[in-house]
Amino acid sequence: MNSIASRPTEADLALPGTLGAEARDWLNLLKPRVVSLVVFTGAAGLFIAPGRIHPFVAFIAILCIAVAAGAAGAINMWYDRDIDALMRRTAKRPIVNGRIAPADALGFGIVLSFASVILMWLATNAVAAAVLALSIAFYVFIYTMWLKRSTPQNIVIGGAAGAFPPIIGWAAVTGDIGVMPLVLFAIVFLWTPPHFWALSLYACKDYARAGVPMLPVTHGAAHTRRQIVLYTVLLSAATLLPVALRLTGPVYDVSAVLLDIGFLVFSWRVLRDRQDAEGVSLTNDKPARQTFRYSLAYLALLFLAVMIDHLVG
Ligand code: HEM
Ligand SMILES: CC(C)=CCC/C(C)=C/CC/C(C)=C/COP(=O)(O)OP(=O)(O)O
Repeated sequence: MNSIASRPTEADLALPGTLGAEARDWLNLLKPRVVSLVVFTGAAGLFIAPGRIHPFVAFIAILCIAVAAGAAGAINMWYDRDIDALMRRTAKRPIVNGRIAPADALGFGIVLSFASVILMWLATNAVAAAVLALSIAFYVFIYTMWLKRSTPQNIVIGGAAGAFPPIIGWAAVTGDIGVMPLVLFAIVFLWTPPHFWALSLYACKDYARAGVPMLPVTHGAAHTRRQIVLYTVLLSAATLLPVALRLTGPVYDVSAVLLDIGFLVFSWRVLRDRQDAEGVSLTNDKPARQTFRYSLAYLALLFLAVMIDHLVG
């Protein structure tokens, strides 16, 4: 059985007994699980930044990143409601199911977007607010409304949207942008292709049905497997930049090397998966599914290492 169909969707994942169905729909519009990792990378940028920030202001800054990412997700769901209806993974989303009217979702997303940027400006500074606004605009206009439906490079370029939060967190404290947050940007930027292309290998039929030009649809599974390995190598190189630049200590350095080895092993297994002449998996894409899950743990652990390294350094 295809696990895209059997996997619990956002709509299935009730916050048990704490929220009514309607509140849950509005919450799910914000893509809360994606937001949780986005926020973690933003919090890391804030945590390692030089200088002082009042804990309450830090909380507000992190909240603004969460609300902005959620708001961008809501606008993404509004815009993509036609293709979301065609894909099994997204078919239960609240706009597709008619539980939230499209215009309400759009209004919700726009209000939260402006509120998060204005609050970030008032609570911290113009640089953090400007980069926050840029990341919303990048995700909504560049990725969702333009690249996603027009080029298989959508993820490579559009991935920048999700890479800004470490810069935003850092800027919230310092009011400027340093070398370390730029390196963290590069890491998330290069992490996004293997993260997403692993998923796209086993969601390929969904994307083909919806007419979305994701890499396995346009260039085939074999090419996508090679690109996953290529970007994992580039990602590993980027994670070693702070080591070379002596920006980090042993906790980060050792963690990065171990996590990179893990990612390279998973990607290699995707490349070597048993497949037919076109590169389509004969194992129900087991290695690709494992690699997608590993990508989430990888980023969370790498950013945890960044924070612990800063704490003990
Ligand atoms: C353009 C960039 C990105 C694309 C296209 C993308 C795509 C996706 C897709 C389609 C899923 C859904 C998987 C599913 O429901 O089975 C997903 C899951 C996820 N993504 Fe990404 N992603 C991107 C960037 C990011 C970033 C920057 C982060 C965090 C830093 C992130 C964190 C997550 C998490 C935590 C999940 C798991 C959510 C769940 O369990 O439902 N993604 N991603
Ligand atoms: C601070 C800020 C605004 C950050 C933006 C972070 C962010 C939301 C990054 C993109 C993450 C993501 C879920 C992309 C998938 O879009 P998709 O439309 O391809 O996935 P879908 O098919 O699940 O909707």
